[in-house]
Amino acid sequence: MSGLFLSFEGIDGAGKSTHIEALAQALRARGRTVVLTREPGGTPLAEKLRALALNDPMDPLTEALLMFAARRDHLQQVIEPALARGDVVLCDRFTDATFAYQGGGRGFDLDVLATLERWVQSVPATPLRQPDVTVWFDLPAAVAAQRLAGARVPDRFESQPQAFFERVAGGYAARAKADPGRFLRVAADQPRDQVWQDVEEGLRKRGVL
Ligand SMILES: Nc1ncnc2c1ncn2[C@@H]1O[C@H](COP(=O)(O)OP(=O)(O)OP(=O)(O)O)[C@@H](O)[C@H]1O
Ligand SMILES: Cc1cn([C@H]2C[C@H](O)[C@@H](COP(=O)(O)O)O2)c(=O)[nH]c1=O
Repeated sequence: MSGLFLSFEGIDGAGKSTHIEALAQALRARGRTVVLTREPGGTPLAEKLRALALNDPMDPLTEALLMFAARRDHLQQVIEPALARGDVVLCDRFTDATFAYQGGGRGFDLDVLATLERWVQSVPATPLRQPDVTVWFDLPAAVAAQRLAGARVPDRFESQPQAFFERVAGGYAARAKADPGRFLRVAADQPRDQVWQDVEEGLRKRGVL
């Protein structure tokens, strides 16, 4: 079986975590070996970089570089070996998050991000590793804010104002528009069961389930 790389995207509180585990179970029931992972993170080094990026004050270039440094280690140590074995990789966020948060949210230069993307995602198997499918949980920032209100101690991103998340959502919309074949948009402002049905149906149409 050939490897499959799925990423999950959306603003904080969009509902990714709620559905990733169910999808992992559905894939395992079909005989696939599943690697569940996340960004930033997924390796001991990348988890250290995650803790810095989510908690320590820094300028936008430092933040973008940390995201890509963590991604490079994650690709080398976890994602590429898993895909080479024929596993399914379910990754909670990948590079679209960098374009949405650092590009859309912080206003960082998209051309610089595109250059870093090419450098970091060039691996022996392919000149530009991208997910095969990106499930994008599209949720209005105001709804996400209500869902997360008081839920946990907010990190550097979660404590941003609603306007920041509106720009992040715009960043995701731009990425989806640029690569519509890869993106599976799911309207996340629906009851959980309906969101799950839409995820299942979309992935069935793409031959993943
Ligand atoms: N369809 C839904 N309707 C109402 N609440 C939901 C729905 N889906 C998830 N939630 C709730 O919203 C909150 C955020 O969901 P979840 O943790 O899955 O989001 P997330 O995208 O993984 O967020 P983050 O990126 O910040 O970790 C949780 O309390 C969850 O129970
Ligand atoms: C990969 C990536 C992530 N972020 C931000 C987005 C979230 O606020 C946090 C991760 O937290 P989560 O609860 O695991 O979703 O990091 C980012 O700004 N840029 C990125 O490339």
